[in-house]
Amino acid sequence: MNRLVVVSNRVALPGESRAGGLAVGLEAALRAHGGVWFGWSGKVVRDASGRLHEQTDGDVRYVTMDLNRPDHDAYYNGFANRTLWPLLHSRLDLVDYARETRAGYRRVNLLFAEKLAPLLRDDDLLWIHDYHLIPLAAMLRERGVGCRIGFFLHVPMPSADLVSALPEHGRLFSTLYAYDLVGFQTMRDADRFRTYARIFGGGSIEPDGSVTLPGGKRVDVGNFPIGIDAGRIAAQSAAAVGKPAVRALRESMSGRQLAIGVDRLDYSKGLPERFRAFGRYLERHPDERGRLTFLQIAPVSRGDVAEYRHLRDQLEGIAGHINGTHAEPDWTPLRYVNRNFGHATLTGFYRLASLALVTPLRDGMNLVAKEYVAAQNPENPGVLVLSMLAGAAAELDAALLVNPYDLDGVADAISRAASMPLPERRERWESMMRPITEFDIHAWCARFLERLARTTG
Ligand SMILES: O=P(O)(O)OC[C@H]1O[C@H](O[C@H]2O[C@H](CO)[C@@H](O)[C@H](O)[C@H]2O)[C@H](O)[C@@H](O)[C@@H]1O
Ligand SMILES: O=c1ccn([C@@H]2O[C@H](COP(=O)(O)OP(=O)(O)O)[C@@H](O)[C@H]2O)c(=O)[nH]1
Repeated sequence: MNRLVVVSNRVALPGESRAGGLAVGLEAALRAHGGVWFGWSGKVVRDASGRLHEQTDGDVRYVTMDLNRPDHDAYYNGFANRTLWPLLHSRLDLVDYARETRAGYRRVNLLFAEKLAPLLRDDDLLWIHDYHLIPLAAMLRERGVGCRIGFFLHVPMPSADLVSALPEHGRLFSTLYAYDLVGFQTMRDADRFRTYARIFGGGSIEPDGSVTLPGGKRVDVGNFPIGIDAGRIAAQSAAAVGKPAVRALRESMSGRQLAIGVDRLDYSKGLPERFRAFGRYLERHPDERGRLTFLQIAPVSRGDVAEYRHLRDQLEGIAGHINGTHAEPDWTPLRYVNRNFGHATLTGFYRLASLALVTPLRDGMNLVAKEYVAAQNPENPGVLVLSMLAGAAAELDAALLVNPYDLDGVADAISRAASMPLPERRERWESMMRPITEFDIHAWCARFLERLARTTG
């Protein structure tokens, strides 16, 4: 078996618990497969970037690299999260483009290439993840790296028109052609990439979906929806009922139904719209007042980026307004918690909740949607209210699908979910569990790597 080398900005080091689907997914994949995980150490240091750290846990060797403040600011807080993230989530209004941060992004990618190249062998399968590291394969090829290299984009691939708003987009996105396989979350993302490569790269789309570039280079393209460790989550959630935090939450409900939301504090997750939709639910369904409490868990994310700080202020205002308008002396309709919870505890929270609100404005996949379903009690499952604009909607069409911009629609879906009869809840749950079980995290990893191993380059 070829050695697997995974590269991502975010690495889940042993014992670390932090919100974010990429780290959760790759941690499960590497635990099962073994291999090397290379990425940023999570440390911002005073001296020069590039110091490496190594540790081993079971079959996984972790090699991580420190970044200093200027590099981290330009690469992560700057070009990755203030330029590419909003662009890829169709938020042109938030794109902040600066040549300086673009140069920092390139500089850090070059450093990744320089440190990684000597660790690689020709028979490795190298799997690079996400928008932070788009040019890495091209830089490794320049250093003579000959192994197969795949790329997976965890976030949406927008239309060619939208991508073309990025100055010199071709210089960045054409580096994707250096990969042997480029993978996306959904078929629509993969199609938009093919169209981009046709319009701006002059590529032709082959019957098998791969793209042949004018020089003859062939790039395999596919959709590989990321999954979860469904079996583990089901077992964790059943066991979590005894955890003190889960028991305390249940007792605090005083017999009321629980609606739950779990998201990084990110503008792509549609939290202001969701809070307002919950307020709208309270207004449109006055007979249901006091029946349901909404718990939103939203750990702070990318807190050095201005747009994220602004979002936090905005949400505090909306949450205060909703509670000020609707609370009773013995009932707070909206509980808003800016804390990160461990995965096992979260699964217990999911299981207590009669419904989950997963209403991003745009999301590559959204693992919380899948985790919520997998954590349910099969005898009495809750209902998933899911945005049609999340990648997960392509597989979970038995959820109550909503448009997150339609506040009345989300409000009515909350009411419908809260009173859905058991037979309908079970039917929907069983239907969602089929893809969640079949295409779990192990299947995701196996499908991508088998396809990468078959590429001819
Ligand atoms: O690493 P951070 O900056 O703290 O952000 C956390 C991760 O957010 C994004 O996750 C995406 O990947 C998930 C798994 O495929 C997917 O379900 C979700 O829709 C995406 O938003 C980001 O793409 C990762 O790189 C970050 O690590
Ligand atoms: O307090 C929290 C909040 C979230 N998560 C996890 O973070 C991931 C979020 O992934 P998702 O794909 O939903 O969105 P992303 O944050 O990657 O955009 C999920 O596995 C959550 O269980 C967590 O471990 N603790």
